[in-house]
Amino acid sequence: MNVAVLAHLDDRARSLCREGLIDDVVQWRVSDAEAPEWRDVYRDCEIVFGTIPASWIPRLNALRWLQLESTGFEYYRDSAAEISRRGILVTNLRGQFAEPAAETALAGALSLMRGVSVLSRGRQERRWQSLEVRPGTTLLARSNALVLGAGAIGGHVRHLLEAFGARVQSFARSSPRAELHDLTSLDAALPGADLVISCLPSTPGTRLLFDRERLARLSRSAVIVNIGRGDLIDEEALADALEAGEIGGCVLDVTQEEPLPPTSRLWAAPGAVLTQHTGGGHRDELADKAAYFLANLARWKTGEPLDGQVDVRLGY
Ligand SMILES: NC(=O)c1ccc[n+]([C@@H]2O[C@H](COP(=O)([O-])OP(=O)(O)OC[C@H]3O[C@@H](n4cnc5c(N)ncnc54)[C@H](O)[C@@H]3O)[C@@H](O)[C@H]2O)c1
Ligand SMILES: O=C(O)[C@H](O)CO
Repeated sequence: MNVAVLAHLDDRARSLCREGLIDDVVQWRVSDAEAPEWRDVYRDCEIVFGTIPASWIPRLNALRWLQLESTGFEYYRDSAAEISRRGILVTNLRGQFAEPAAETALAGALSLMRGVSVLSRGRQERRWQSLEVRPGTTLLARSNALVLGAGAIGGHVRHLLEAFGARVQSFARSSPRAELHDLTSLDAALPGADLVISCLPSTPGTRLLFDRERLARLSRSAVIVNIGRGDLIDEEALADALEAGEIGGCVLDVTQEEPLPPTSRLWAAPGAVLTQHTGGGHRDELADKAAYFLANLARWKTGEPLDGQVDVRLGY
């Protein structure tokens, strides 16, 4: 077997791979992965662990399985036809980010709903704001929450929200775990939502789902959180709504362009919390990624189905 490990790893993750791959022929290149000469080295690899540039796929003639080091398949959208035609199996790290991403979503929502984001800014001025800052949103325990996506992250977000006492409805295309399955029922639910948390992938079906019209359905105190992908929301319309006080606030872990350009109005918009795509991060992240790949590799060797299989046709 010829395996290339191109993922970004730390020492612990690298030594996990070294132990786990002892019987396999392994090519190790992490930091030099972008160097053109390596593309020739990897030509014979059947298995690649890493989010390689899509432009490499035509040159990786022997590739049979690509294990991504993230969940996003959108970078490969233009290669989907080739991936299908060549029968390349693509797996992502589905499930790996459920807990950290859900905790970030709730941390952001709570910091807005409990006034923490405003109060922590006051520290710089050493100003006691107890009487000025009274959160304008409801308690999480009394809120109506909408979770968009009922997969690994959406499922865990729902679990946490319910533990806080929120009344939750989920929106997902076909999941039996969701109550809302189409845009008509989503639109009907939006005006009554205190909190909307999106955990949707980037696909042609989710792009700009929150356009100006849909944002306008939210109540003046509603908080919208995006932990999925940044192309879900029309950012100009969102900045307009925040500046006009038409919604209560937003928590964006992801944005259309990353890093968010310094010129974006969202940096200064009232009620915006920007967690800057840190949602999936935690101390053991890279070791967990390596362990996910190694568990899948063990399944590959015994012919068992792999975890995190991407439906190339659906794009996630
Ligand atoms: N912020 C971060 O750090 C971070 C970390 C991991 C993943 N993500 C993003 O979150 C996304 C979701 O991750 P996951 O592991 O929960 O994925 P998943 O595949 O387990 O779940 C995706 C869910 O979205 C639903 N869905 C997809 N398209 C839809 C549509 N058009 N309409 C309605 N529902 C639709 C599916 O039915 C499913 O319930 C990833 O694709 C990735 O883009 C972000
Ligand atoms: O897609 C993912 O896995 C996360 O956004 C981290 O990059």
